[in-house]
Amino acid sequence: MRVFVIGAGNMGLTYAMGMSQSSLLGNKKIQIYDTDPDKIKTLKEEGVFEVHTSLEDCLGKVDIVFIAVKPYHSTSLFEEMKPLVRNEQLFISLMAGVTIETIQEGLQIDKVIRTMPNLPAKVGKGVTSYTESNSVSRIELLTARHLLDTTGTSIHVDTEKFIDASTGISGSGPAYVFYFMQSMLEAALKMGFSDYDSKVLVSNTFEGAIELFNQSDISPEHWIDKVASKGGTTQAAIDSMEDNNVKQLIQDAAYAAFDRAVELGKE
Ligand SMILES: NC(=O)C1=CN([C@@H]2O[C@H](COP(=O)(O)OP(=O)(O)OC[C@H]3O[C@@H](n4cnc5c(N)ncnc54)[C@H](O)[C@@H]3O)[C@@H](O)[C@H]2O)C=CC1
Ligand SMILES: O=C(O)[C@@H]1CCC=N1
Repeated sequence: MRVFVIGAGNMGLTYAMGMSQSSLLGNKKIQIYDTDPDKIKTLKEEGVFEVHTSLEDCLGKVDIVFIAVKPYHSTSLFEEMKPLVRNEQLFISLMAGVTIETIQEGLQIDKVIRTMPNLPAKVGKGVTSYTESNSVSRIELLTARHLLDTTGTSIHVDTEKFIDASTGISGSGPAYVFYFMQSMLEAALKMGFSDYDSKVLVSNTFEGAIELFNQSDISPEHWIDKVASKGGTTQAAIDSMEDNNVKQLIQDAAYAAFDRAVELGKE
C-alpha cells in the first residue's frame, strides 16, 4: 500500500513516523511532501521517508493521501491537487474545521475520512476521532483505523459534529492541560522553588494523578474527595476554584474551540 502525507509539520510528520511501523506498507516507505525547502532538505538527509518536491511525480500513484496542512492552506492546495487525483483514492484529512463536503468539492473526489488527532500522537499516546463519507468502504475504514492507531488510539464518530466537538476536547485539549501545568509551575516558582524542583513537583503530580485515574473506575470528582480532608488544604484550593467558577470557565473554553472548528468549516 502506498501512503502519501502532504504537510510535514507537527501532525504530518507524527503520523508519517507512526505509520512507518505499519505492516500494511509492506516494504514501501511513507511518501511525504512539503512546500518548505528547509524541511525537505532535512527529511532527505534523514532518509526515513520517500521525499517529494512536487505533487506531479507521485500524487496520482498512491492509494491513500493524508492531508496535514493548516486549514487556511487547503484551498490553494486543493487547486494544485485536483488535476492529479483519482476518484479511487482515499483522502484522510487531519485539518481542523475543513468539512468532508469541502474536501470532496475541492478535489472532485468521493472518498474522504475526516479526523481530529492530537499532539500526544508524537509519543504514541494520541487520540484520534474519525468519520467518513458514504462512499468509503468498510475495509477502507478498517485500514484507516489501523493507520491512525499507529499513533495511539482512535474513536469512530457518526457525524462531523463530533469531529468539531472532539476538537474542543481532545484536539485542543493538550493545550488546556499545558495551561494548567504552566499555572502550577508559575505558582511553584513564586513560592520559591527552583526551576528544576518546580518541574519535578508539577510533572509528577500530573503523571501520578493520570495514572491513578487510568488504573481505576473512580471519577475525578471522587478522586478529589480522596485528596481533600474536611477543612483541609485541598478543600481550600477547590473552594477557591469553585468560587471563581473555574469549572465553567474551562467548559466555556472547550466550547470556544468547538465553535471555532465549526466556524473554520464555513470560512
Ligand atoms: N498541532 C496540533 O496539535 C493539531 C493540529 N491539527 C491539524 O493538523 C494540521 C496541521 O497542523 P500542524 O501540523 O500543527 O501544522 P504545521 O504548521 O506544523 O505543519 C503544516 C505543514 O504544512 C506545510 N504546507 C503548507 N502549505 C503546504 C502545501 N500547499 N503543500 C504541502 N505542504 C504545505 C508547511 O510547510 C508545514 O510544514 C492543521 O490543519 C491542524 O488543524 C489537528 C489536531 C491537533
Ligand atoms: O489549534 C488548532 O486549530 C489545531 C486544531 C486542534 C489543535 N490544534
